[in-house]
This record gives sequence, C-alpha cells and structure tokens, in this order.
Amino acid sequence: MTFHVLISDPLSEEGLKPLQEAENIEVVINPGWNEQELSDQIDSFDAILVRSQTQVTRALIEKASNLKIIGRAGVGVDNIDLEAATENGVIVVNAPNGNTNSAAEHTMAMIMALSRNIPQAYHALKQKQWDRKRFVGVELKQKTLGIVGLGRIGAEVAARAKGQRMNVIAYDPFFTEEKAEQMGVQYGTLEDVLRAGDFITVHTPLLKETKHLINKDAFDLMKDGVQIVNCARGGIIDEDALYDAIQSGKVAGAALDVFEQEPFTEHKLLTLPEVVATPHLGASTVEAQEVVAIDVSHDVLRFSQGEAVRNPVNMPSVPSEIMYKIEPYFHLAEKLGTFITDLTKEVVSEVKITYAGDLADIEIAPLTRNAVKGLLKRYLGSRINDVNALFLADRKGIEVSESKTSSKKGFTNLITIEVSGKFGTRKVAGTLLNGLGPRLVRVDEYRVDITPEGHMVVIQHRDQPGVIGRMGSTIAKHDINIATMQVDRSDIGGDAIMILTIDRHLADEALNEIESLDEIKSVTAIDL
Ligand SMILES: NC(=O)C1=CN([C@@H]2O[C@H](COP(=O)(O)OP(=O)(O)OC[C@H]3O[C@@H](n4cnc5c(N)ncnc54)[C@H](O)[C@@H]3O)[C@@H](O)[C@H]2O)C=CC1
Ligand SMILES: O=C(O)C(=O)COP(=O)(O)O
Repeated sequence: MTFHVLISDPLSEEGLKPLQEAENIEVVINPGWNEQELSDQIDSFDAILVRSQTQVTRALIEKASNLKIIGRAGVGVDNIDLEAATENGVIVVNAPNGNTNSAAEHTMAMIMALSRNIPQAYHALKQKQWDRKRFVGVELKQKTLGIVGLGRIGAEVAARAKGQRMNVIAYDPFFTEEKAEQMGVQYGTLEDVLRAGDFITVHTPLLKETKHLINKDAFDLMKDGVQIVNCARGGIIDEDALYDAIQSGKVAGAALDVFEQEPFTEHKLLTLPEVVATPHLGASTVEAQEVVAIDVSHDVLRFSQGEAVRNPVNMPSVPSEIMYKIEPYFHLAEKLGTFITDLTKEVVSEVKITYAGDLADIEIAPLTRNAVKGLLKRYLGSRINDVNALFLADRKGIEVSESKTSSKKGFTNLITIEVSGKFGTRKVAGTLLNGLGPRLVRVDEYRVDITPEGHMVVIQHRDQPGVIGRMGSTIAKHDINIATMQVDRSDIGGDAIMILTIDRHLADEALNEIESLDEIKSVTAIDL
C-alpha cells in the first residue's frame, strides 16, 4: 500500500531523498496550499512534514483521518498541537540535533551584531553616513552572558561564549550544578542569571511555563544597559515589556530572531534603533537544513515500514539497543491484553502489569503501552495505537500501573496482567519461550500452556467425568475442528478450566449450546 507524505514547508531537497527514493512512498512537495486547501486535502495523507510555518492545529489533526505521523524538520514543536496529535494516535517526531550548531552560531552572530552595532552601522553607511561616534560598541571579553535554558543550543552557546572570554552563568531547572561546573559554567537561579547578565540569551522551548518568562518583573531585576537575545521562540520574552524596557533605557539593545506572531513585515519593536532582527533564520543554513530533513525523513520512512522511530516527541523514545531486546515481547503483551479483555467482557477500572525474570532488567514502558493497546482495541478499534493507548486509558478512568520483579516464578520471563472492576479481579500471564514464541501460561489461578493465537474458547466448568467428551461432541456437531486443548483444575471435582484452540470462530449458537451443559459455568470465545 502506498504511504502518502505531504511536505508542507520548504525542506532541503537533498534531505528528502530517502523518502523520494523509497518504494511505496508518494511525496507531494510544497503544493503551496493555503490553510483552507491544506484542511481540504489533509485526509489523503499518512504523513505531513513541516518546519515552523505550517500550523498543525487540533482542527487540522481532527480532519486528517489517515494521518499517522507528523514530522518536524527542526526542534520546536509549538506549531503542532501535541495533545490533539496524541489523543488521535498521531505520532510526532522531530529532528532535535541537526540545527543545534546553526542556532548557536546565529545566537553568537546576534550577540556580536549587538555588541558592535553592526546592523545599525551598516544601515547608516548605506544611507551615506560615515558615523564612527554613534556606533562605539562594547567588548564581550569579561562580560557576563546569562543563559536561560542550558539544553543542546544553550550549552553550545555557553562553549562559544567562553571562547570569547565571557563569563557564563546559566539557569535550567533540569540541569545539575555539577554538570554546569564541568562545562565551566556558573550555575544560578533564574534571578541570579537575570541580575548578573550583561547579555541575556534565552534557549528554552516555548511552553506554558516559559511563556513570557522574561516579563516586566524580569527586566526590573536586570542590570541597567543589559542586552537581550532571543533566538529560541517568540513569546518567551514579553514583547510589550521589552519595548517598554528599551524605551525606558533599562535595556540597551535586543537581538531577535523569533517573534510572537510570524511572519510579519511591520512590528513595533523594529521601529526601535536598539533592536536588530532576523526573520527566524536560526536554523537556516545549508548544513542544518539538510540534516534535519534527512533525520525526519528517515524517521517517517522507519515508521512507514513498521519500525520504531528514533525521535518521538509525544512518546518516550527507546534507544535502538533496548528496542532490539524488547521487540519480541510486543506481540505477547498485546495478545495478553486482548485475551483478558475478551475474557472479562466487563468494564475494567484498574490494570496492573507485572514484568518478571529477565524483563526486570529492561525498559518496559513500550510493553505496557502495547498491552493497554491490546486491552482497549476491542472497544476503540483501529483508533487506538501505542501513541494514544495510555492517554485514552486515562481518559476512560482506567488506572494503569506497571511493576517489575526479578523473581522468575518458574519462567525466564513472565508478563502478568491483572484487571479489576465491579466483576472482581482476573489475571492472565504469558511468557516468551526461546525459539517457540509466545505462550499463555496462566489464566486466573490455572496453569496452561497454549499459543495465544487464532480462535480460542475458554470454558470454566466443574471437574467431572464426561464433561470434556460432551463438550467435544457439541463442538463437533457444529463442524468445528479442535486444534489443541489444555485443561487444569483447582482440585479433584472442583472448579476447572479448559482452553481450546479451534479452526474457526465459535458462533453464538454453539457457544450457547455448550453453556447449557450442566457442568459448564461459562464459555468465552476469544479471537486473537
Ligand atoms: N531560531 C531558530 O531557528 C531555532 C530555534 N530553536 C528553539 O530553541 C529551543 C531550544 O532548543 P534545544 O536547545 O535544541 O532544546 P533542548 O531541549 O535541548 O533545550 C531546552 C532546554 O530548556 C530547558 N528549560 C525548559 N524549561 C525551562 C525553564 N522554565 N527555565 C529554564 N530552562 C528551561 C530544558 O531543561 C532544556 O535543557 C527550541 O525549543 C526551539 O524553540 C531551535 C532551533 C532553531
Ligand atoms: O528548529 C526550530 O525550532 C526552529 O525554530 C527552526 O525553525 P524553521 O525550521 O527554520 O522554521
């Protein structure tokens, strides 16, 4: 089947080659659609690749009935409604490393442009003014650069600033003091950074928490004559507050690559001679554009071929060496989830998944997502996938917990799923047998050994002579062949279970007939 990919922002042609050269992938490049045209066409695409221009809104995602993956050829995903993507099972991937250098270099270029008034002096010269007095600058050496957000770009900026003999102080709540010290960077609170910086540059994502992080209160804390740089995202700095701070003389200059509203041609900040600006060029280098397009194309390609993606944004990423170890358990986890949903047939309020033996040493989150996908797919059909499984479980009020135990319980590996609700508690466990594939080994307290596959029947009955024969002939009467059978009991003459694999689905008529036999307590048809 053909996988349809829309490239809706300008991406490097070279970088798109992996997609264009792949079989069964059809790529539509930059058709130049406006918002309405994009919305009208989006449902014929499996993937959309964007930069920062295209707004991937909830409305667009909800119209995109075939959309499975959104690729961001860059870092910031604030133009994508992540919650809507997750809710609709659409995976979002980005290219987090490809433009780090370019963005850091652009930041340094902006700092230097500011410190030496290069854009203003150039502009004056173009206006035929040879003015040396007006454009006296300041040295960077021994000035303090305050960095807010010491991630990939922030750290690269720090290293470059140290090369300029600047002192660097940084704030990042997710960075340790020790790590900062190893980089030769002083670590401080946000207030420390705002107070200390001669230049202050922001490198956080735009989030609810970082919106207007640099506001009037923040400017009030800064040194008089501070210079401000934003090559991260418009909105981290409150533009009105910045305008006022420049007008009042508190801020001597600002270099801005990004703005609250983009694109624009007129902006009140650009009326100020202290402001230098570029139109969101941080990532716009030949090198960065090629790498981000290649990275995101490869992830979309991997996804289209059913492989794990490398840079998921709305799902935890799993390194390939770990993925290699857990992949064999995916199928088992999902089958166990589906099996127990069919067995229970009632509303589940709690799911506990335990991973034992060898599984205690590996990353289990992807297995939990797959198990929950198996559990919910009977109710939600193809809408559910491993992107939205936990989100939808939570929305349905199902509490999901996972735990690990190194105790082997007789198996080298064992996944146990226990579900509870008004009906009580039911349990199923499975293992992956070396060379033999997945096996169902427990249903409630009963021991079995059966491949969880195809058409199955679970019969709970009383352990009495003749039950198995009567049940067998009833099934035979409906012309259904039994492929395998497993029986276990609590004690002689007590409760017992029979699990059959049969060659075709057990229709209701046959099911009701078996259920009407005296010793039979319940019959459940399960199709995996
Ligand atoms: N102008 C341009 O063309 C480009 C802009 N960007 C922007 O730069 C941002 C940063 O990119 P990377 O460094 O690659 O991302 P990153 O994820 O490596 O770093 C972001 C850092 O911000 C920190 N952070 C989050 N909330 C914070 C807060 N409230 N206060 C202080 N620090 C906080 C995080 O802990 C993280 O270390 C991107 O989100 C994107 O918006 C990125 C590339 C190019
Ligand atoms: O990667 C980012 O976050 C950027 O801001 C780069 O944006 P762009 O891809 O150049 O529109």
